[in-house]
Amino acid sequence: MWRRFAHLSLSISRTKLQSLQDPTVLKLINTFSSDAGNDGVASSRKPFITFVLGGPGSGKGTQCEKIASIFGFAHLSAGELLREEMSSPSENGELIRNVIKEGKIVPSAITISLIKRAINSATSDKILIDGFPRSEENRIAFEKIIGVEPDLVIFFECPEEEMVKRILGRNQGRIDDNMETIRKRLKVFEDLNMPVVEHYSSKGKVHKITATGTVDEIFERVRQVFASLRYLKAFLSF
Ligand SMILES: Nc1ncnc2c1ncn2[C@@H]1O[C@H](COP(=O)(O)OP(=O)(O)OP(=O)(O)O)[C@@H](O)[C@H]1O
Ligand SMILES: Nc1ccn([C@H]2C[C@H](O)[C@@H](COP(=O)(O)O)O2)c(=O)n1
Ligand SMILES: [Mg+2]
Repeated sequence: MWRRFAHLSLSISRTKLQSLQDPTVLKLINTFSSDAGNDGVASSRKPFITFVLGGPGSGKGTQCEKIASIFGFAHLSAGELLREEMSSPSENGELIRNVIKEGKIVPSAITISLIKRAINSATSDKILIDGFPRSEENRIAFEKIIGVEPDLVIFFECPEEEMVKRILGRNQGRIDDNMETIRKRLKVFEDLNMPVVEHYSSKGKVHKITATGTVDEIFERVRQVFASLRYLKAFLSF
């Protein structure tokens, strides 16, 4: 693999070379190119995991859909998985409904079991996990149960008044899209979500995206992060 990497280095521009020194990019190379050529066992591959974080209404779901369609990621939304579970005849349905209505965080064991199932049935090795982890408890439990850390964390930074405006205009019938629950979700975001962003920032994994402007303007910022990964993908054929 490293012989291929050296060859690649010779043929690319200075800017692209700089991106190769990014630990995330190096991890991507290791993740997707090391095993396949050795024993050809696809099951030994590990997925490339991206956590997508940001306040309520910051546009995580909207941007994830675009990332998934353009860069071939599987999009798993923790909130969506919980809403599906809540609406199915599940033993946890009532608990999930109450927690979401209160703007709080569902116990990690429930959310992680849904995420694990979704990862196992995903058709792509590149996974976006939208809206997770929402607390240090979520994060620590995920790393313990799933046994991996994310390769990349995208954080959408958006002013509160813009997030509130977007949620109130969403009109999807969500039980948490009302002012009383929004206030609680914003507090949970500051108190519980932000420590997770800070944790991964200290590990150099966070790409902060300014989440104001049109959907397309924001996606252009996002695209630049993923484009450097795709550039490598084309060369390394994973
Ligand atoms: N850049 C934007 N400008 C205006 N409206 C937007 C923008 N991005 C998303 N929206 C709209 O704002 C609402 C919230 O967006 P979205 O559902 O993607 O946010 P989210 O971060 O996933 O929120 P939540 O955490 O509540 O699930 C949606 O109605 C979406 O269509
Ligand atoms: N890790 C998570 C993700 C979501 N939830 C609950 C609480 C959220 O307010 C709600 C909606 O999530 P969203 O669609 O906004 O991502 O789902 C949780 O408890 N834990
Ligand atoms: Mg969402």
